[in-house]
Amino acid sequence: MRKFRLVNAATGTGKTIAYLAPIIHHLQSSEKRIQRSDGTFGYIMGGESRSKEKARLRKGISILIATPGRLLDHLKNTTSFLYTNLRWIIFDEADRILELGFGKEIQDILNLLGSMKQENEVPISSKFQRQNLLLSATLNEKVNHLAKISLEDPVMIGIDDKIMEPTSKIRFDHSDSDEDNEDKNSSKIQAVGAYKVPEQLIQRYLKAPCGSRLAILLSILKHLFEREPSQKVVLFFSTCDAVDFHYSLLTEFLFSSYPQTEEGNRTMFLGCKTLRLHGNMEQEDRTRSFQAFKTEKSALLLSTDVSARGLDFPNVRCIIQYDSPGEATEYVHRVGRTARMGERGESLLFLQPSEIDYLQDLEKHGVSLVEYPLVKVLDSFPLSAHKNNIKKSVFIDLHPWIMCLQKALESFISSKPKMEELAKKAFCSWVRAYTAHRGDLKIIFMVKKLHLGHVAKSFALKQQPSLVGKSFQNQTKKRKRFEKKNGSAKSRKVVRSVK
Ligand SMILES: Nc1ncnc2c1ncn2[C@@H]1O[C@H](COP(=O)(O)OP(=O)(O)OP(=O)(O)O)[C@@H](O)[C@H]1O
Repeated sequence: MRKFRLVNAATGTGKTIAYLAPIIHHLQSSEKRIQRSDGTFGYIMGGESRSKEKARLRKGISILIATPGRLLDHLKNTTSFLYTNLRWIIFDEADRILELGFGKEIQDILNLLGSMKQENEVPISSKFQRQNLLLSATLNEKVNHLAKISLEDPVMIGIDDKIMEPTSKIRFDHSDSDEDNEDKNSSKIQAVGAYKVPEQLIQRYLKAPCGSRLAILLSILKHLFEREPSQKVVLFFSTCDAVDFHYSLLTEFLFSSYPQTEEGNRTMFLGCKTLRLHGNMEQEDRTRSFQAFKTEKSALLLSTDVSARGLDFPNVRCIIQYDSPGEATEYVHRVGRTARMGERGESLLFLQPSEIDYLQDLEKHGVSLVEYPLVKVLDSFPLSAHKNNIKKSVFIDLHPWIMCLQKALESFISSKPKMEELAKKAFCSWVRAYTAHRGDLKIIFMVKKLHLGHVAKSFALKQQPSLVGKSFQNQTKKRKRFEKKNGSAKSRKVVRSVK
């Protein structure tokens, strides 16, 4: 007999602990000491080469963590992989697994584990019911569909984060499937399109003209850490190169609001400890960054979406999404790195004026944001060098502080050839990532609407680097034709007219 559960609960409400604690407890308290020869009960810690994994499976392991593809490979090809005593199989971040196209693998795994008998099958106890779990904070129609076609009698369990208790168990309604058996007791699964974010999370957005994004970002970081030095902030970028460039800038940028000040008399613009985490780093560097950010009281972590899901960093106060996440699910998981387990938290999403429709896309999933008081923050910076001629500007990119900081950034980068190379690399990968938005999001994040000169400015580059590859030259030609047809001044105004 196998039980099937779908667990849908907001980020940071304890889903991982909810399944991990009972497994560890059960394995530790098993009356009959579990031998390696009993094979795999829970799920195995993998992550090594395939042959090493085979050797470890042969010796017998009690807990396995695996990607769907590698697990299926071992189930099919590693005869010494004894799994008849398997008691739990868990697909955490189930929606993401399906997003990445592993739906077929999940079905094959469940079928293999459900049907195949192993010749040397020696079940420890037939009385134990195996549990199959699909978990996520953002279950969607795909997970719903997978549950209906591959899980017998699945039960949805949700955690109401107001009372932090399981809400009523909802049985799947099969009335819309081909069987016409109306199951009167089942309740229809509510539209899974609405995502739950922690109630106490304060979500904001700001409209940033492309050419001033970098100066705005640094101003907000400075404001955050000067207001509360002892806090932790996670800053999300779309690419590894962008993380590397901004990491090197933030850890080296010296500044003074007196432009003529000698470099030797300038001070670090940001005083906080800065760390980075992305998929191109060596495993030991990633582990080091992860551990450091977990234990630090005050730190800034620059990361890609490798940190967007599942990672539990205690006491993160603020999440800044400098590059948009794309899918609303990824937005929800990113902001879920703060406001965990009832803690307070804030999030800030950067949007260019041409991307503002993304707010509606989030609204469709029950997520609403308020505007960040950007001008108030920028006006709070002392501009002694310009005090006399400071004038109110309706355009953010003409704000005296932004203009002063942007000029300092560009001269700093142009004086550092290595950093300038990182900036150019980051510029190219950023534009490439921008073209990778899918479906309706392509209309919101449209490469044709980008002014590549302003994009270069957002990497503190004085001129736009030549984009690598024919595809970018074609993109540029297409954009110029688009601008010519629609009036380039109008498209430039779209970028500049930010109140
Ligand atoms: N019952 C509990 N009592 C105290 N702390 C808890 C409890 N349950 C979970 N936590 C803590 O809350 C934090 C979040 O838990 P966990 O990582 O399991 O949440 P999650 O729902 O899996 O998050 P995500 O959706 O981001 O993966 C962890 O630090 C965990 O130790």
